[in-house]
Amino acid sequence: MTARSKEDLWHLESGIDVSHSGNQASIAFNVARVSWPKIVSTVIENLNVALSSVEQDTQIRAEGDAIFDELQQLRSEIDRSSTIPPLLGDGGNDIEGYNMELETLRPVSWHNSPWMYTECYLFRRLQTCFARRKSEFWQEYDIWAEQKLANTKMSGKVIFELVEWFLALRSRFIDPKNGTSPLLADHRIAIEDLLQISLWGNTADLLSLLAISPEELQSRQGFQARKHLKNNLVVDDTDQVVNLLEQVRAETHRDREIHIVVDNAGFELISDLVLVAYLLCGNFTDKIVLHGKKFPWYVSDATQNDFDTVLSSLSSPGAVFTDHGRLGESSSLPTFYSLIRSYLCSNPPRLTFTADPFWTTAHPFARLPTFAHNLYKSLQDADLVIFKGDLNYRKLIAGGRWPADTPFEVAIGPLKDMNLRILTLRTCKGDTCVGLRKGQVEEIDPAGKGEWTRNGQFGVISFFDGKPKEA
Ligand SMILES: O=P(O)(O)OC[C@@]1(O)O[C@H](CO)[C@@H](O)[C@@H]1O
Repeated sequence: MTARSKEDLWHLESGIDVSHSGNQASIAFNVARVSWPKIVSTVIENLNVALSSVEQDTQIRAEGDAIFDELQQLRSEIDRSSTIPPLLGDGGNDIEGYNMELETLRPVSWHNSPWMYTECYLFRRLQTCFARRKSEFWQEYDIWAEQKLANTKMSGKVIFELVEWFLALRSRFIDPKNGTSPLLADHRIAIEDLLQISLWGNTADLLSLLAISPEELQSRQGFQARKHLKNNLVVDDTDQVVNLLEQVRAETHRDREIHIVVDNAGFELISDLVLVAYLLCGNFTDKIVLHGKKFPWYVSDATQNDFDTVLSSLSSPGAVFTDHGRLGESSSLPTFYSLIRSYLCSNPPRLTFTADPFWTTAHPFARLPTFAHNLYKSLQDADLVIFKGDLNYRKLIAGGRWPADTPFEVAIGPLKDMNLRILTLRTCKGDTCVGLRKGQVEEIDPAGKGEWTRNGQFGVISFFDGKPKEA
């Protein structure tokens, strides 16, 4: 990694401004002053709840108290906007990369630093507070597990609605024995719906909505909401994606693989699993690899434990969706679970869940070859890599504040030449959105308020094919 000068602080390798917490015009300005303190306070509250059931005078208790002190210290650092200190080692190989980059950015403070780096640092720092303890109890502790489970429970009705819809779709379009479908046009319609379901499933991440009522959550996730949101797609490359999938579907003579870099647990993960199930049972690919996070990240990002929790909520809905009456007795969710399980347990597995440490670094994705060579190779071997959510999108475009009419392939910089096929399904919750027509921003936002890139109401389905075309 090349060292950057102080003057380059707001710039990237590409020379474009990045979202920055010292810049009042950036969403990061408020995120740093409002959201980050709130996140740490929530962690402190959750820790207090956990500590209330831990016995006094035990090692776990003493370590819990030490975590508490470190979190208070972190909270006060953010409030006072102190200089950001290097991360303490917790055995993770990624710590060096974080500290190396901090060195090149120095001196930076919480309220005056690049958004992407500092927010990732914050979540990595929280993890060090737990992972540095001797006891497995804290090393493995997920401070947001309860919130993630509560979110899944609240989403029971829409999860049920979605799975029922999928099962009906499957019986209509796909012969489960040979994956055939009558018409290409049928797949087009189905894939369009599935991409949008997976896309808008991202609207309600827990970080944006630290407290939300069940009614509000369901209104954001339900079918009516999605129909309305369909008009809010500002970039829509669905046709190119469908064409690619149809092409890959025909290439049964070779091993085909699709990778999905998933985002949030709960409803969003189930909306991704519906897409997964369709692609596998429709024989669009032989295998799907889901990439989750190695440790709790951005409040609601999916870890292996969250994946397992989602599977158990499908297999035993009665135990999870207790507030939804008859829903718990429905056989749809267990039917869907059996289908997913059959892909996980087939030999070789057609579906896997993995968590590479690269996804919890602060690196823009163009640094994949330098920092995660094997992962990079595996993504190159895939027919398509789908990136879910806002942070993944920001990492694709390196956190740059690109003008909206910048072509996606320009904003992804060096990723353009890395032999990757990239699809991003993102609801806009940042400063920037690229790939729009000239004049389109004025149509979306006539008053020029700029909220449309931030409020999660607009989304993109952006595709870039970086694989060489066959002659
Ligand atoms: O990657 P996701 O889950 O879509 O969204 C995460 C995120 O973009 O949402 C927050 C609210 O704006 C940001 O602080 C944060 O980076």
